[in-house]
Amino acid sequence: MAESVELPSRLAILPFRNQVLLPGAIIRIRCTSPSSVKLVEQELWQKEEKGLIGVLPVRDTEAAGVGSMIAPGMGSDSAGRGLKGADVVGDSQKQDAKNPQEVIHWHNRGVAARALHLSRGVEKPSGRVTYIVVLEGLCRFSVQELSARGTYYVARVNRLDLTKAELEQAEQDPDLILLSRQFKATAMELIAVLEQKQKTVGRTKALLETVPVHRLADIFVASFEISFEEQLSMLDSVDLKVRLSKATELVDRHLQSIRVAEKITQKVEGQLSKSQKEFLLRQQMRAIKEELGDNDDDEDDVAALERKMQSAGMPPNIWKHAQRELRRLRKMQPQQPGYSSSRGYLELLADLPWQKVSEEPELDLKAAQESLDQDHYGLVKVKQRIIEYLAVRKLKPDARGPVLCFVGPPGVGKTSLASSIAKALNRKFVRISLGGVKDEADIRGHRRTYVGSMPGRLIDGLKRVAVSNPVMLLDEIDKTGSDVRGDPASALLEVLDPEQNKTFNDHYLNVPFDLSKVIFVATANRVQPIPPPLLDRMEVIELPGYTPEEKLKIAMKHLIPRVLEQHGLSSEFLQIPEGMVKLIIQRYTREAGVRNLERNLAALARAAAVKIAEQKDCVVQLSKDVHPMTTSLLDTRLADGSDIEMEVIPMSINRQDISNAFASPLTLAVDEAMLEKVLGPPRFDDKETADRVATPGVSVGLVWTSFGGEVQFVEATMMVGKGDLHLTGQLGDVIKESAQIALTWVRARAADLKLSAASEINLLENRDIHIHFPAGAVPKDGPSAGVTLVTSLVSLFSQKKVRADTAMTGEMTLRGLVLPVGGIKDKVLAAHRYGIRRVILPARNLKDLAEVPSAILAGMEILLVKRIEDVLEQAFEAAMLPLPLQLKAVQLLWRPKKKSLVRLQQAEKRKKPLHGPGCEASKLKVLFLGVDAAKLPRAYTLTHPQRPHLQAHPRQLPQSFQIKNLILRATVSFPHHSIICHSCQVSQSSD
Ligand SMILES: Nc1ncnc2c1ncn2[C@@H]1O[C@H](COP(=O)(O)OP(=O)(O)OP(=O)(O)O)[C@@H](O)[C@H]1O
Repeated sequence: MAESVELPSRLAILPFRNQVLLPGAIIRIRCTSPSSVKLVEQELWQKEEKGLIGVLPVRDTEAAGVGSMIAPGMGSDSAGRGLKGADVVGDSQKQDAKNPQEVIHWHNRGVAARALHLSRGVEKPSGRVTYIVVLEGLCRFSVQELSARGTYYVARVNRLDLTKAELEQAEQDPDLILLSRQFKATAMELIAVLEQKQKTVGRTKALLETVPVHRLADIFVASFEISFEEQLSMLDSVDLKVRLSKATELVDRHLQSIRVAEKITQKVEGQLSKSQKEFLLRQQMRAIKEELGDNDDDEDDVAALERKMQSAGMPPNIWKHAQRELRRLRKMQPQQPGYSSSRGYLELLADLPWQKVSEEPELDLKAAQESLDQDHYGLVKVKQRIIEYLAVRKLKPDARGPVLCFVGPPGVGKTSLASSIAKALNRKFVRISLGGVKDEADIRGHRRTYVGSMPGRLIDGLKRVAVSNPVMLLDEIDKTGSDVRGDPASALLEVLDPEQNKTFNDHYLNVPFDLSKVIFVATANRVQPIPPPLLDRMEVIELPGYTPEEKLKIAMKHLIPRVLEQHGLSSEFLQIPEGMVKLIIQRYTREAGVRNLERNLAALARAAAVKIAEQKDCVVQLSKDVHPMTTSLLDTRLADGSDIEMEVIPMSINRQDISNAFASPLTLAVDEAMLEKVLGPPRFDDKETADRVATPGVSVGLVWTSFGGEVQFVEATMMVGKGDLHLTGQLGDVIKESAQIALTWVRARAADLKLSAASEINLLENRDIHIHFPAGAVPKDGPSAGVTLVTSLVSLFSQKKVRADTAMTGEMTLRGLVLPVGGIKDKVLAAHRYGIRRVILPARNLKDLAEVPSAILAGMEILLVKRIEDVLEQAFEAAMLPLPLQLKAVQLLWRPKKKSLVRLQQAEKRKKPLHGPGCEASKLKVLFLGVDAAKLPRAYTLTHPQRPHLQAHPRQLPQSFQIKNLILRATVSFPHHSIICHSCQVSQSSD
């Protein structure tokens, strides 16, 4: 133990250049200089008992002047360049040779050391002897005197470190105890940190527990790399408290420097790996792009996305949200699972038109009207309403007008009207198809937590159109349904509500989007399926089907020019005469709209295009004066049999001449033969109804489908059986019940109807009845076939044929009352399309006739009935029931539309008969209930009992008939409005 070491008064001194040996430290030095070799030889190697030597720090001349050094002024001396744990090279001769006047600065304190190990070596080839010595520092001493002993020095020394007894006393000092604890704690910390890095600190830990703390201080400090000055000051710290506090400071400093170094290393390592990774990925990306030939954009695409987002004009709160999302994206690697979804989301945010709008020029209503007229024929009322709508927008651009909803059968121009509104407003048009949408998420989008989530159709539409104020068409709004996935209609409610759509919340977008600038227009085939709250937010504008005359005009003015243009033709190449268009309408289409008509016309245009393209010799037809130069050229080329690909046309010739030159031989006029060839044999003909009702048991009904009204035949037959009723044709429960009711009623009235001789006779005895609704693949339901079923059964049992020109609709009760049904307008139009001129309707549907275009009504006979007997009366050629003449209906249903009421009132004031465009061209429809057509008055005048001056124009009827003061139920139809009179008087006039 160092405390018990007896220090001699004189010690041979080994110089230690710029290094300090501290007590407790162990060093290995290599002695090569003659002086140190001599010292080792004499003091250590040759002595039996190895003594102590003093190791004294020596300062280099450059470093001199600091600290307490002794300068004995002994001229040249050896100086060892000590390397801890390596070799100490002392080569005084060399130094002396270089600088003989060099002064060696000895430190005045050193450490006595004991040799733990010695080894001798001989350098080759010089043969010089060297020693390697392992020394252990034992205790401090101070130099009293330094003197030479041969080539090396000896010093008279004084012990500085405390002896054992002194130590024991000093250790009682509470300050020292405190300092010791502090030192130990710091040392422990250091050990803990080192432990994480290297596992070999176990020994040092053991030292902490066994070695006295003052020695520990030296040992710890000796193991760090500290400056020579600090080493010296440690050597000079003879006082224990000073030594401990200095050591604590140094250990702590070392600890901190390790921690900082560790942090830096971690950071550097992290950065390195990240940048290496990025570098690698970029290299890969570049390679992929090069492979794809797409290496033009080297710029960071996230940065590009950010720029795009900046220019999107998002509101501040949404911009903040977008930035947050962008930051998240930046932290992700492209291969990470959420990367592409996050990127897609940001792309959407950047693409949405937050601010962008289509510039709306000052609205010119006249131009808008012209544009509407140009695109659509007829539809006067609808266009008028659109102009009103536009006028309101002109006066109050931010007006929250109603949402227009065009309702009508397919192909009547609902969609194209909506796009015309966009054109008139110079706004972009976007169509959102809602047909079959059952999932609310289709409207509102899926939340981003779902895999493959997407924005809703509205947001998607806005992204496509890239402006926030388009005209948005919600197409087929009646075809949305609801199921477990929610109710799309409820989302649409929010969209169409001006109060709510300012902050429309798409689940995917997750930030509000302002839809208030969008003009919404909706279309539907039927009103009924539209949920009432949704309907409440819209203004329904009905577009009835077109009459054949209207279809003809539409075809001539709009469809044919459009179809020709679409096929690269003109009227110079293909002419479709009116007569042929009429035939197409009659024989090939039977629809409310004009879509099939357009399709058929397109088929003709395609066939014509082929024909014209096939005409190879067309170019040769150029007249000589038009093209004298090239015809000869052509002739020669044709003679060679070569193909002509290009012709040179002189500049002086105008286009008209050219087209004339081409036109005449190529003009193709569509004729019946071409119709048949291209469109096939006629699909419909007017005799169809007659053919189908040629046998008893068949009646003609009118039904309502989503394609508008339809004619529905009902076929009944009987065969041997047990009285069963068979029903076929994909029928629903309601229609099956109607059939039961019809059969029951017919059986109950069999005797009255003269279907059987006596009332007790069972009509179904040994018979089965089979009723079939043709077009078996189409599902049918509803109560409106009641009257048709009865007629069919009566026809079957009576074996009388039903009139081919009469169609009917109406629900029937078991007692024979005829109840009103829906879809009257479409049904009447359907009958008209089929060429059926008589229609039997329930009397309570009289009001619905006002909706039927008067042009249609004019050519038809509408028979209103209250009871099934009335139906039977009208449905057969000969009367089924002996009915008394019922001409007592003294009601004139007076429900004029407002406009005509005003006119009528004015006329009344002036006490003048009503004249004018409305009245003069009025069509009078008088419904004679229970009157045999043969017995009708030939001519009559309609007058109001209290207003005799109001006269409708007389109508010529085929038969002559004398009748006095007949009061009839009548419907007066004016071209644009129907007036159904309450009570009127028919005063007969003789022929
Ligand atoms: N009155 C009209 N004048 C000119 N063209 C018309 C008219 N009505 C319809 N058309 C033309 O008929 C075609 C079909 O019209 P559109 O697609 O608008 O029908 P729709 O009522 O929207 O049908 P759907 O209910 O099936 O969507 C269009 O080419 C349209 O221009």
